Formats: sequence, C-alpha cells, structure tokens
Amino acid sequence: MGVVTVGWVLTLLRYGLRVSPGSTALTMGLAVLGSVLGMGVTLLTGQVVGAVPGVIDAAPGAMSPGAFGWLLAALLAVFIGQSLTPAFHQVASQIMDAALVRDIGAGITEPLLRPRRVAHLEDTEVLDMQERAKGKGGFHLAQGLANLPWLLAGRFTLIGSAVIVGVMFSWPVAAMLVAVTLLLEWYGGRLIAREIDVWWGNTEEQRRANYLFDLGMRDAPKELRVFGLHGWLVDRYVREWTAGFRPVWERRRRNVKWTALTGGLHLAANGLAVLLVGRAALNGDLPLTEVATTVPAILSIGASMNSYGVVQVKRGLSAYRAMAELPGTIAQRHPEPATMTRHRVETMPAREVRFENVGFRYPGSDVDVLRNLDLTLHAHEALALVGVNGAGKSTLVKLLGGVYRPTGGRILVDGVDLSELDLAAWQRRIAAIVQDFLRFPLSVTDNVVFGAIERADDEVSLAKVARESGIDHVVRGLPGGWDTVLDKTFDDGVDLSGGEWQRIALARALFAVQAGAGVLVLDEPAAALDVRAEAELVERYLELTSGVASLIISHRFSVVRNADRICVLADGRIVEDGTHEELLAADGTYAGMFRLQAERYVASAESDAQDA
Ligand SMILES: Nc1ncnc2c1ncn2[C@@H]1O[C@H](COP(=O)(O)OP(=O)(O)OP(=O)(O)O)[C@@H](O)[C@H]1O
Repeated sequence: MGVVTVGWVLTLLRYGLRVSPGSTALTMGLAVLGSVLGMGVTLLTGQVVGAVPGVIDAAPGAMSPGAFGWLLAALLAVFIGQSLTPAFHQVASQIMDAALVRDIGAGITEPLLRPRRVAHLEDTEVLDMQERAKGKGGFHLAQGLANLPWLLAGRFTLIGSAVIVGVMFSWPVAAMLVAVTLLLEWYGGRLIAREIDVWWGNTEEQRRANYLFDLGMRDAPKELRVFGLHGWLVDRYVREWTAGFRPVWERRRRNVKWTALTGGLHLAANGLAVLLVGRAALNGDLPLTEVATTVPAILSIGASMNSYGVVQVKRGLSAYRAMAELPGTIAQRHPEPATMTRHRVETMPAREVRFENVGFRYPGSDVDVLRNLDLTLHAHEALALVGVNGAGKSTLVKLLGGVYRPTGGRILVDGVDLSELDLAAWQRRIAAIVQDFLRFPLSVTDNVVFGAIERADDEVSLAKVARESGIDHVVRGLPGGWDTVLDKTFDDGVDLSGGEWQRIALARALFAVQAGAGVLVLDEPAAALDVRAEAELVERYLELTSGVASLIISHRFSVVRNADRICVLADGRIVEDGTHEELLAADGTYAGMFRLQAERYVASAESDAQDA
C-alpha cells in the first residue's frame, strides 16, 4: 500500500464502518467498482480496436459483424456503468460525511465536557490533542475517510493496469511503472505535507488574523465603528495574514523545482513505456489489440498517482488517533476522584459549607490567589462577600462549585470533604449567576429552565421565578412571548439589554432553587441593572434567598448591606466578618469602602440638586 500501510487503511475503515456501515461500505465499494469498470473499458477498447481491421476486411477467422456489435454493446454498457458510479458514490459519500462529522463532533466534545472540573481545559497537552483531533486546516478525520475510497480505487487501478501491461507487453516495464509511481507519490506527499506543516506551524499569526476577522464580523462591530477602527482592523488583518503566509510562499517556491522534477520524471517514465510499446508495434512484435490495451493501461498507472490523497488519509488517521486517545489522556492527567456514594448530596448542605485553611493558585501560575482562607457559609444564611477587583471572589465561587480543587486546605460540606462527594450531584445543588453567565441563542423558556432541565415542564415554578426576577414584564413585550428566540440573527429573534439578560440569568438561578438547589450564588447580580431594578432586587433579596445558603458578591453596598453577614476578602484571606452595622462600627476596610461609595452618591446627589 506504499506509504499508507494496510493497517492504517483498516483502522480508518473499521471506524467508518462502525459509525455509518452502509454508506461507508457503499462509498468504498463504488469507488473500487469504478476502478474495475475503468479497467474493463481499457480491455474492451483494446478488443474493439484489435477486431476492427478483421471485421472491415471480412478476413477468414475474423470476428463476425454480429459478434463485433455485441462487443461494442458490452463496451458501451461497461462505459455507462463506469460513468454512473461517481453519481451514486457522491450520494453515499455525503451520507457518510454527515454521519462522520456528527460522530467526530461528539467524540471530541464529550470527553472535554464530561469532567466536572476544568483544569484539563487549561492543559496545553490536552488542548494540543484536541486541536489534532479536530484536524488542522481541513485535514480532519472525515476528510481522510472521504479520500480513502479514491486511494483504494487508485491502488486497484495501479495493480490491475500493471497486470495488463505485464501480461500483454512486459513485466519489467510494468514493475518499473509501479515503482516510479509509488516513489514519486511518496515524495510528492512529503512535499505537500511540509508545505502544510509550514502553514499550520504559523499558529501565532494565523490565530491573530482569525481573531481579527471574528472581531470585525461578529464580536465587536459596534465598538469598531464607534472608535473608527475599521481601517486599522483591515490593515492589521492583512498584515497578520501576509506574515502567516510568507513562509508558505517560501516553501512553495522551493517546492516548485522539486514538483517540476518529479512531474518530469513521471512523464519520462510513462513516455518511455509508451515508446517501447510503439517500437514493439512497429517491429511487428505486438499485435494491435495489445497495443490498444497497453497504452491506456500505462496512462492509467500514471493517473493513479495521488500524493494529496495519501497526505489526507495519513492526516485523517492522525486525527483519529488523537480523538481516540483524548478521553484516556484527560482521565490519566486529570483523574476525577472516586465518589463516596454513602453521602446523601441531595440534602446538602444541611448545616454548613466550611472553607478550612484554603489556599489556591491557578494551574500554571505561581501566584497564590487564596491563602489560609477560613470561611463558613451556614445553611439558610445570606452571606455577602466583598473585596477589590482581583481579590479572588469569583475564584472562591469556582472552588465552592468544585470546578477547581484547593491547592491547600479543604472545603467541608456538613463535615465531609468536598472531594469525596459526587461532584456532579454537588454541582446540581448549586444555583449560580456568574459574571460571564451564558446567553443561549434559544427561547426565553429554554434560557430559564436550563437551571434545572429535569423540571423543564414545571410551569408553576416558571411563572413564579418570572415574577421574582422581573422577567414577566420583559416576556410580555416580546413578539413570541416565552418562545421568542433571544438572538437577532434568527427569524423573529430579539436582542435583550444587559439588564434584561441579567434578569434572565437571575430567573435561571431561581428556577434551580425552586427545583431544590441548596446553595444560591449571585456574582454581581446587579451590575447591569438600573437603579430601580437594583432597588427591587435589594428589596426582594432576603426573600429570594430564604431557605437556601446564599453567597452574594457585589461591589454595590446597597445590595451587600442587606445580607445576614458580610465578609471582606483581601490578601487571599477573610479579613473582616460581621453584619453591616458591626463592620461599620469596627471602622476597618469595609467601613472605608462603604463610606467612599456613600460619599460619591451623596456628592452626585448634591450636585444634581444644585443643577436643578
Ligand atoms: N483562569 C485563570 N488563570 C490564572 N489566573 C486567573 C484565572 N482566573 C482568574 N485569575 C486571577 O485570579 C485573581 C482573582 O481573580 P477573581 O476573578 O477571582 O477576582 P474577583 O475578586 O472576582 O475580581 P472582580 O471583582 O474584578 O470580579 C486575579 O488576579 C485573576 O487575574
């Protein structure tokens, strides 16, 4: 099988047959059938041409006109068959491709999504394997399998045509043609592969160019216009793209002479074989039938060379290997702890969640975000966490959700180490609005019930959380009500404002609480709300959070001051802990931050009054 081994072909074939047995078998079978019929055309054409003089002269022992007619009909039938196979092949190939793309998508995303923690998503080895599994630059697994039938058909043509040349003319010439074709195919494959590697090795410039493209097309069209940056963006994009492509051009320039040389050699080998056939014919050593069969067979051997297909199949196989190794690599490098089924996570926390001497630094970082942190969140308590930007508040939430493990100390839920709990079950106990909450381009209903998808049909809870979060007014104003898709790129879809989205996120978290979640986390729930909406939220806050342990993170003291208890996070630890009144009386960090904000409000209120 030349540079692509039989083992590789079987590996890819087995995968294709497992995912889409019918279409894979049909795709491969039809390509090979096309090759066999092509050789049939070669053989029959030779017979027809060889028979013509005898039929015209009506020579004794020559083919009768009737038999000649049948021979022509057979040639026509085989030719029609050969011409029809590509159409059927294309249909089967499209079905196979659709099934493969679906399976590959699931095969790559599933192992990445399955772990309850996220450290593997920051592991360069895992990310690199994921990139290889996805396939670089279109050289992916589905592409490899789509090219495999043509490579197989090419091999059939190569072997069959070589046998024709060997039997009818000369075995040494047949062997020479096979050797030259395979050698040049291998070398051509190397040239193509090197070019691709240079291109896809330039990931830095390429990534930047792609980022700029997305920025202009999707991510920031409004800001770009406001700041008049479109000219800058286009220039920068062209510059990055050109920088990324320069090494490819250099490689391509160097490749040109080798490609020309291999092309010339290929031509010379085929030309030599045709010349030898011609000389034998002129010497009277080779009858017309043999000449008319051998020449197209020689040309078919030449045409069967498929360097690009070889590269595609090899890259497809390496993508397959990366995909197959991905789950094992993730499991080995980021093992999920064995869960203790004896703990009834469904009712936790019955008493408290306690951070005990917790330390944390992000993977690959040498900075401690949290250090010797002690904090207890009691069940049914509303606890507010304050601290300056970057103090580690959101990090603490990630540890609470078990998304990361503490690098020091431990987190106890009702006295049980969090690492011993069924993490998936614990995460279902937590309802959260995080700062970068998800905005699904789906209906309002979907955006809310995703808080507890198993209760998606619970319309009573849906109506309740709609009232509590204030989205009932928003929904009434939407063209399709609850079914309106929250994305303008869809028919009848709409865009919501930042504050309206925040209410949707709040409704999602409250829906999860309705479904029984035991911990409510609100990370900056009021950041995008106007003053009135914020006041409403504050008014309802204790009501919304009653019955669950709630952790609220906010820079707005109007929200924070209502909490049962307030903790100040600084230098990676809790430095103050008490009620609003206690902390003001203590006159520490909290009191300073509160006064600063209060003074600003008073000052702006006074200047408003003066203006009026
Ligand atoms: N994935 C990460 N890898 C490395 N460092 C991170 C990561 N996420 C956050 N950090 C760092 O951890 C520190 C704490 O970040 P965190 O988001 O927890 O702060 P915060 O108190 O929530 O801030 P803010 O009030 O601005 O939301 C910051 O210095 C931040 O740069």
